[in-house]
Amino acid sequence: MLREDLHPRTDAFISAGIMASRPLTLYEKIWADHVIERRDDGTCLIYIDRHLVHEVTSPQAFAGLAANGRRVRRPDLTLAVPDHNLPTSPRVDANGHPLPIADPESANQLAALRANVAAFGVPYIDALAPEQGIVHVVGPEQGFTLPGTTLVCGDSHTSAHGALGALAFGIGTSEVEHVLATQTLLLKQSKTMEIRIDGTLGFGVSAKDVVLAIIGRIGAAGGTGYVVEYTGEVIRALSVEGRLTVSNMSIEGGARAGLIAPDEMTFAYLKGRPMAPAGELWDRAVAQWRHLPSDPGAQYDATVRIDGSAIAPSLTWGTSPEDVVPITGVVPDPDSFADPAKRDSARKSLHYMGLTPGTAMQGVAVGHVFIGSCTNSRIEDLRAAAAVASGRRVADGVRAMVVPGSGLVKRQAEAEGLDRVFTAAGFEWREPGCSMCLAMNPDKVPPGERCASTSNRNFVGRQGPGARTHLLSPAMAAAAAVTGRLADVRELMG
Ligand SMILES: CC(C)[C@H](C(=O)O)[C@@H](O)C(=O)O
Ligand code: SF4
Repeated sequence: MLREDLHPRTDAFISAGIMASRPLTLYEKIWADHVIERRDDGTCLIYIDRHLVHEVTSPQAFAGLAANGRRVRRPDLTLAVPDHNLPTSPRVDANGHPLPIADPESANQLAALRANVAAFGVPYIDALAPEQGIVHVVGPEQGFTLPGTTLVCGDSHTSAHGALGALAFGIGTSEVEHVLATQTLLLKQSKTMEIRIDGTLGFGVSAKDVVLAIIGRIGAAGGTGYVVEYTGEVIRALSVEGRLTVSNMSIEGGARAGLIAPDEMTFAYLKGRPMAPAGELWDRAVAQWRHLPSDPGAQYDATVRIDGSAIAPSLTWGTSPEDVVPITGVVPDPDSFADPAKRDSARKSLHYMGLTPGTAMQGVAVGHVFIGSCTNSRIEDLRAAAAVASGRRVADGVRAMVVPGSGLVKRQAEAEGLDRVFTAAGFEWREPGCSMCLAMNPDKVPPGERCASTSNRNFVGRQGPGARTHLLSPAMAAAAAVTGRLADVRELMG
């Protein structure tokens, strides 16, 4: 299913790279390859290679097309899948008949997506298809996401796909309509930031801890105006799945997109995926992708360096993803922040979170554990959580759920026996979807209750009105489930 228009233009950036008067970054190469027209004010018309669509941000966009009598310009470059509103309870009854969706608003959104893809001829992965899953898990898994492409979705965590070397970012509903109609977007070029993480990760430290450490360091607005490129030994050593976790949360650090240069690991991950190029086209694609990494000496507008060896298993204490402490840390004193606005927001956060300054993070009791979301619901995440859950029991009074990111992840996990590890330990094993990452489906954290969550946002009300969220890694979430408290996974496993 290689898109024929992709490769001729990919040749263009190779010549741009060779003929450029200066070394180029990965971002500059992809950008240069996709500019159709540049206006005097610097605004560019950019070609979009890939468009992912889900039920939340697409209904108005399709309605706009219908109202103007327009069609989808390139259905073959578009892929739709429901994820946010889908319940994660069983989807068919004992006879295999689809079960109705109780919430009328969710049922409407899902029905609208089905009707729209049918009316506009857009490729669609149905709720009952084995490949259904969270849009940001499905894209890479299907090989829809490819290095050197521009990829958009009406969803902020589209940044995830940057892990494969795609320039991927979230867009609003009006832009969704624009891309559906024209396969282009109007954009200004971003500044570039290199986030370099060297060293080696310690025992019990995962990609999630890396990205939490990054956001803790640069702040939730630190990447505003930038496209980030993650580099360094730690990033190179991460699996593609770990890289997806890091790029996923770029937007939580304010960045438009978060790229990682494709390498042999990327190519091995993509080879043989259903929508990736095959045969001779595969060889040509890889030959071109090898030109994508930033040239030696390429200049970034900003550089941040982090010592990966110093990163501990980490988690959030507040209501912004920048509120990060190591698990060995304590709840900070709002007065310790120099910025008056941060002091104020920290006070409000602690009130909402029901925490007092100076309390050790380790030992804070949790009632809920959520292992899932587009940040941490791939097979390696489930393996890491299962390694902790194995032979242990979910603590009394804790509700713990595992929600695979896609049907394929679910099946793979079941083939490896992970589902049995989880259910034997007392975890719920659910159907794929966004689930408890955000309260748009029946999976919610009740008001005032505390949840250890592998998702990416700890905003007020994110997991349900009044819900208190601590973001952490899958291994740390499993450690919280079996101890009933925020716990240092290194002590449990060491
Ligand atoms: C519903 C959707 C538009 C939203 C997003 O843009 O990210 C959601 O996926 C989220 O994670 O908050
Ligand atoms: S899993 Fe969460 S962050 Fe990811 S797309 Fe769904 S709601 Fe957004």
